[in-house]
Amino acid sequence: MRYEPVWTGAQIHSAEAPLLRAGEPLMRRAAWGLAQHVLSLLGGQAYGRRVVGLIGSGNNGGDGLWALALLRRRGVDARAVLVRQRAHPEGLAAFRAAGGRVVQELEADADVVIDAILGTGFRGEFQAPELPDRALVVACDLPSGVDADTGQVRGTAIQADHTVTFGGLKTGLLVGEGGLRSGQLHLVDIGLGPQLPPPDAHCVAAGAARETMGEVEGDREAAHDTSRTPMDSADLREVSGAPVSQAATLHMRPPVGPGPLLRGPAPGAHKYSRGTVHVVAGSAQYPGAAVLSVGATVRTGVGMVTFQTAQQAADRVISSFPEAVAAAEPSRASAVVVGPGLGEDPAQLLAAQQAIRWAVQEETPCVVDASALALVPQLKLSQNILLTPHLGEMRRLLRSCGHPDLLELLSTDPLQAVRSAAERLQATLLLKGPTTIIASPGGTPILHRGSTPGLATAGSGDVLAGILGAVTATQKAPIDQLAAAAAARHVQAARLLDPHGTGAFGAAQLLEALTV
Ligand SMILES: NC(=O)C1=CN([C@@H]2O[C@H](COP(=O)(O)OP(=O)(O)OC[C@H]3O[C@@H](n4cnc5c(N)ncnc54)[C@H](O)[C@@H]3O)[C@@H](O)[C@H]2O)[C@@H](O)CC1
Ligand SMILES: Nc1ncnc2c1ncn2[C@@H]1O[C@H](COP(=O)(O)OP(=O)(O)O)[C@@H](O)[C@H]1O
Ligand SMILES: [K+]
Repeated sequence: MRYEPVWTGAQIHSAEAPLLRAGEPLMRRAAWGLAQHVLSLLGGQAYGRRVVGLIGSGNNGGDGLWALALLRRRGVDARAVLVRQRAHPEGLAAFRAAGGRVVQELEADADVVIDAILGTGFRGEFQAPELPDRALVVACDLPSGVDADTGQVRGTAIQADHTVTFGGLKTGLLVGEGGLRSGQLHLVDIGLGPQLPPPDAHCVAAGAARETMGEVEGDREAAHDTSRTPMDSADLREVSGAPVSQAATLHMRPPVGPGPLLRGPAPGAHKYSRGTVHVVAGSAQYPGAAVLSVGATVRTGVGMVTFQTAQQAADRVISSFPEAVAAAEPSRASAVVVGPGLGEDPAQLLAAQQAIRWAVQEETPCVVDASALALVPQLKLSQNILLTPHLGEMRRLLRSCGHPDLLELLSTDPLQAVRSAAERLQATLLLKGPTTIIASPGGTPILHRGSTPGLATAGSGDVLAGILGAVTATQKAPIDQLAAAAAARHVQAARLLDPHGTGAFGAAQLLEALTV
């Protein structure tokens, strides 16, 4: 599993400043990267294809204009709609000199629309224009109307199919509404390297624990493989008049250290050395939750699973997973999972409470999910306690734990809200949703954008809880990284099951996909 660093727009902006003062041609590097990606989205058939840029008044518009100038040189029918009175003067001159046409309106027959209205300089509110249905929408740096620091959309924002972003991934491309607006992400390294501060967050870059699916496409290979490169530095020199060498155009950053890889059992393993997970799940009302969370733990792979459930659910667990063992307490557990499907069953809630206390005392990883989250205000927590709310549960948790001041932040800046909540609760948090946000007290948060909305189905959180239990019981790494690896495993199962994203599956099928 690979992590990509993520910065706020403000951090990227500050990193650019000294390089710009030193005369580094950052904008032209950005434009070159954008033009490259547009060309590859056109499938190499550039000649005569229509690419229209929506151009704003700032440097984002400047990037768009330089990119259009480069595309024009490649035979693209490049047009620009200047949506403000002002446009970046040098960019506009380069675009005109390359033979680009300024038009008044966005035509319906564009093949690609480049959204270069607003980037990291977006302030206040924005109303996004309507875009033609058939065009592929490529956002320059970030979709206009998305706040680069937080992902917040004030007003409306452009819905991009792809975003080509410069210098580093921005938080706003991954969290909140920005995470839903940005489409497929492409990162162009413009050489900010040493200027960049410690990141705001890390993002799980490869989609899965087994490295099968890419989430963020970097430009590293393209830079080393010039045969794949449809443009070269001569293009850039031609439109900019400045000698910018290929090497200078794409600076490579060393990859961020790897996250944990999920290791299989050691050759000399025995069932106790592999790890035991104790699951407190299910009730008469929700027997299926016990089956799903126990099943996910078994299928992810552990030495033994013990479980506590309501009498009415126990037979179902055993008939589906005969290897699981009923037990009245965690005793030898190397991880504990509490909460799925407990409902309001008082005996189960009491068992959950005792199991959490045991885990705090024994410093054992403990996943606290669903109805068990209501127990949190009465408990002393620790970093090895992993709280896994969805958004509604997160709101309730903040209220019940006396942090209603974080509720508004949760909607405007979810990453900051989760980070603060982890700090205040002194526990690790995993907020579920389209982008999973994981934060430990004092740590750098980890983001995982699953792009698998089919997971929004009853019981899929129970499956995640079981995976989390098995991963924390069997692997050695900080708990936030293990939580990210488990979330990636969950998403990977969904992708294997549903490669076309139809959403036509239920939580029980995820269990089958876990062993593939
Ligand atoms: N600093 C640089 O030289 C570099 C910047 N880059 C690009 O520049 C962008 C940032 O450029 P800027 O700082 O000029 O900012 P933007 O181009 O994102 O936007 C600023 C302009 O939009 C206007 N504006 C802001 N909010 C608005 C709103 N709500 N409604 C209407 N107009 C609004 C501002 O008045 C200003 O004219 C980045 O996103 C990136 O695309 C890249 O070229 C790399 C180098
Ligand atoms: N739109 C979405 N895109 C991707 N993943 C999602 C989306 N909505 C929910 N998920 C994931 O689906 C799971 C749902 O968990 P949860 O809400 O606890 O369901 P349940 O309680 O029914 O089991 C979580 O892992 C969450 O991250
Ligand atoms: K933009």
